[in-house]
Amino acid sequence: MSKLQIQALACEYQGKTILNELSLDLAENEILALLGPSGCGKTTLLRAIAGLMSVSQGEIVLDGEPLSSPQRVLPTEQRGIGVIFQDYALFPHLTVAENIGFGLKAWDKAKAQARIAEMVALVKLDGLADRYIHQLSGGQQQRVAIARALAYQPRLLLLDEPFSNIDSQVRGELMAEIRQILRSQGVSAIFVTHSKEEAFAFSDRLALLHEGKVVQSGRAEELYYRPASRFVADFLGGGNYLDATVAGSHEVSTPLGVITSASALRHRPEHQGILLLRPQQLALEADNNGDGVVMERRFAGTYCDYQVKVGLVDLAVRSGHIGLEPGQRVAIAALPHSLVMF
Ligand SMILES: Nc1ncnc2c1ncn2[C@@H]1O[C@H](COP(=O)(O)OP(=O)(O)OP(=O)(O)O)[C@@H](O)[C@H]1O
Repeated sequence: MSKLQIQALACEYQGKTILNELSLDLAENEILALLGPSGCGKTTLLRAIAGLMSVSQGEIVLDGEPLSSPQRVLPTEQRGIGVIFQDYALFPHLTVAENIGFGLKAWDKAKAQARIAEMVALVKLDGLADRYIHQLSGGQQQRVAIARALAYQPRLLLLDEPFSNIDSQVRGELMAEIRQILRSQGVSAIFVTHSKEEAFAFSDRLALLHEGKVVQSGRAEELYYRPASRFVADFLGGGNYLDATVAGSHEVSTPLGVITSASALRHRPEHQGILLLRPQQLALEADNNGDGVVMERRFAGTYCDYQVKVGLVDLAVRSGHIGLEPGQRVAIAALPHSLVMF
């Protein structure tokens, strides 16, 4: 059974449909990224799950228990869901320990103190329990927010853009550490981001939203290498799009010549469409008789990003051959892979 099931959900603001027939599942102990452009409805979905927003159609079910439907909305405080907002919403007049213990007021005092100490150690804030929030760095405040949300053992954790206020230098490290904390506590979580890098680094699975619907969900690799639409392909990273005609079960005719797919194509022969080639799916070789010319080169450490012109077509190519200079003629070929065509 899924941990969380969302079925054909619709939500509105003042009569305007924001979420529309949205369906999504979350497995036990899974971390899911809700990814999508600004305004697509990510925060609205999080608010609906938390019970901060009514639903006009569909259903939200957690651990088999209906939380929201047009007929019934279980109050937020009865859902057992922890929410971490973008600004962490910590209490400035309380210390770290008091913030973490905020949701434990009904607990036995000694038990609550022990739990607070456990959480302080878990998020590595030892020695800072008596500090006030403004005496902490952004990353430390984030840790307090995580500790406060986890202290009362929520059934589900929701995080809204949790890393957007964190300095990019420490963001990667903090993401890895918080992911490890959620894993160690067996927490199921949904986090909102508009950054694919964050989604790739922090989640087990992604759901990409567009105009209030999930357009594709799955592992990062699936969305990246088998995008269901051009919108998904573009959102997850740049690529080259070539006019193409299906020439056989595995062959596509393109301005670069015939390219062979590692698996059978979904389209029938003669179908005309657009072929996606990611920059790293193309290979370059210096060749004075080659069809391509290097126009630009950007060094990036272990690889170079090149702009290559082949006839009238401009291609972005990421190559481990870092020594090619502008003006160099090159041979260009698609590396063997399963082709994606729209
Ligand atoms: N309180 C509100 N009243 C009316 N419309 C709202 C309200 N909050 C959000 N909206 C609208 O709902 C849509 C979805 O907003 P939402 O905040 O869910 O998007 P988002 O995907 O989280 O965007 P972002 O990445 O910019 O935070 C937007 O068109 C927004 O203008």
